[in-house]
Amino acid sequence: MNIIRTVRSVAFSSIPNRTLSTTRSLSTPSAQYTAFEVNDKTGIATLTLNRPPVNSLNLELLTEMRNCLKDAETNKCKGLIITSSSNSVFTAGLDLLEMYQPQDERVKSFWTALQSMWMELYGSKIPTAAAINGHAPAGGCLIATACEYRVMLPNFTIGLNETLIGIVAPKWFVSAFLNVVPRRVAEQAITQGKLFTTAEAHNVGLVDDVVNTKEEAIAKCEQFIGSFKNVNPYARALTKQQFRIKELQELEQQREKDLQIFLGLIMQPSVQKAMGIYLEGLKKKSKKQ
Ligand SMILES: CCCCC/C=C\C/C=C\C=C\CC(=O)SCCNC(=O)CCNC(=O)[C@H](O)C(C)(C)COP(=O)(O)OP(=O)(O)OC[C@H]1O[C@@H](n2cnc3c(N)ncnc32)[C@H](O)[C@@H]1OP(=O)(O)O
Repeated sequence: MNIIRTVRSVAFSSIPNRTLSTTRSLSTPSAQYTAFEVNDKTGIATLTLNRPPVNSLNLELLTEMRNCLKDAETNKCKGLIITSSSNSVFTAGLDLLEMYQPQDERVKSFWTALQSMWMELYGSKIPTAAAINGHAPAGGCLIATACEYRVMLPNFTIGLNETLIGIVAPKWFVSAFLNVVPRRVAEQAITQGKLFTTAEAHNVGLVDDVVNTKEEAIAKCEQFIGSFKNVNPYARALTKQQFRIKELQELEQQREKDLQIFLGLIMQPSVQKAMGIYLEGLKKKSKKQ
């Protein structure tokens, strides 16, 4: 891949207890919806989702996320932090427009890219952390739970709300959720399509910490990644794999079947109708604001 390296100085003087540092921006020429930077001092990469207004995950954004993750691993970064450029939305989840009245080839590529992105993030060798600085419904929650650590800002929401849209959270969405939330809480929440407030999410273990600002969230993620500094990275990666291999193998072996189930479900007229009504509701709400 053709990686452009630029060196960009970032003054951290406004942030207490931090020495001046630099970040390298590694970005592919086509990067449109993401910013990817590596802190030269800590070796930690930050992937910022930047697809206004709500970072909904379309095929291009998913592809860019995959490229960033690959860059972080190839460049032997100490870890990866995922965050958002928005002040109110981490990501609104999958781009509903990819699934509403979709084109056959595009929707297949879209779902396949989502599967790949999830497997690469969930199974990543390097430590991963989510600085959730906004709402994280559905696919947003999927990205957060694929990471090893989550910190969230107050008064936002997170969860798997698919049933409220008339769709079903696939098994692999649920499996990562079950890593952090007790089974009974998960079953009730996901069948109800519940979105947890930050405080509720913290209470059930869906997020590990709550802080007030994005800077604090990034610092918490850095702290988490830094906690592995005395751990052999190879031993760490293999140990992580032992915890995650079952879900990864399950999806890898069922990829085609998972795609067909997805297509079968979203192409049902009743599901298309429900999605259309949901989208309309979002648009009406957006116009009122
Ligand atoms: C056993 C069988 C298993 C089979 C499995 C098969 C299928 C599973 C299929 C799919 C799984 C999908 C998972 C998903 O991720 S679906 C997406 C779910 N996301 C949501 O429900 C979030 C919807 N959005 C919101 O609630 C709000 O937008 C949000 C709280 C995030 C932000 O609010 P805010 O007030 O800031 O912004 P809005 O005014 O609401 O929105 C602005 C603008 O953006 C549009 N939009 C919002 N979300 C989406 C989206 N997810 N996709 C596309 N577009 C979105 C919204 O319509 C507004 O547009 P416009 O009016 O400005 O044009």
